[in-house]
Amino acid sequence: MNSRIGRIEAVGLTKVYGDKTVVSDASFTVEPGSMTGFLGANGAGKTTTMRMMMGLLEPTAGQVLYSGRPMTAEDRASFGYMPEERGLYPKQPILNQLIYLGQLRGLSAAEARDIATGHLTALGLGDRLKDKLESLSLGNQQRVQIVASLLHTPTALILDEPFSGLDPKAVDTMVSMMHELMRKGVPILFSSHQLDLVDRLCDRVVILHEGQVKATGSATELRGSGAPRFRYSAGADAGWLREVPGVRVLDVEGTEALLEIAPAADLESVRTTILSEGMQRQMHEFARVLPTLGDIYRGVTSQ
Ligand SMILES: Nc1ncnc2c1ncn2[C@@H]1O[C@H](COP(=O)(O)OP(=O)(O)OP(=O)(O)O)[C@@H](O)[C@H]1O
Repeated sequence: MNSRIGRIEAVGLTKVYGDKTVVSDASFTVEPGSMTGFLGANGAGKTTTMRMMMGLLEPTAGQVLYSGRPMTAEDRASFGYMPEERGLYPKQPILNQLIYLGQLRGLSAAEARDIATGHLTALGLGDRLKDKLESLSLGNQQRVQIVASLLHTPTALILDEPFSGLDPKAVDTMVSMMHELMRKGVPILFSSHQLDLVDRLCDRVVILHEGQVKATGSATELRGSGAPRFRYSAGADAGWLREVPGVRVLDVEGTEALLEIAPAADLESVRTTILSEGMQRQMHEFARVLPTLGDIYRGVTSQ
């Protein structure tokens, strides 16, 4: 792993505008070689947090650490960042501006040209190198933004909604580029509203709600948290489950049910009750189901 790669830590990040606190005491980590999904509704504070992490916005309180010490401008200079407001020049030919950006990040013009051409070609824009950015469709402009953030083999990636507007093929290419960087140990944080994509890609998640971190950790830890859920199916009506103390039936349809066992109840004794009662009601299945990321997201953001 590149020795300049490190763990990113947001510690108590807070941003106040006037009397409005838009990010409040947000703490989480982005681990080297992991992909962390940053989730939250519109206005939850994701962009504000990412801008503070990139040093573009002064936090009202809190700090950002890199490898355990305060993150510096020099650390950030080698990060790949895709801002929400994008920020390339509409009237410039795309390859030229990528070469220029690459040079700003310390590449020679020839290196920047090679890398940019390679990435643009991989993203299906090999025949558009001399076109002005504004002549491209929005999704293709987005592809050029991706190349801009990956030009200099970044030591970390902080991407604000990198997948928005991309077609499935471009999503796949972007994902494989991100995986390649992950394998090199690069920490990656990206925001998204696409829960299914975050569920598929991320080993870690941060959920922000009204400026506060409501859940953070590995996807496995989060799935294991909360009330345990079970699926029940039988040859006879499943409505009786509603009467079992400690059980909350989430959904029942004839002979099938989805239920939760209350955290305060004794899991083993409730399970034993259901199993023994179920045996007398032609039970086919009584199995634990892990919540999806969507279930977790809805759970923590509806509190
Ligand atoms: N300069 C500012 N002055 C006052 N309020 C601001 C400023 N910038 C952002 N905000 C407010 O901060 C809140 C968080 O905005 P932010 O853009 O960080 O949210 P977000 O989670 O990225 O949303 P989205 O998913 O819509 O991009 C919003 O209510 C926004 O209006």
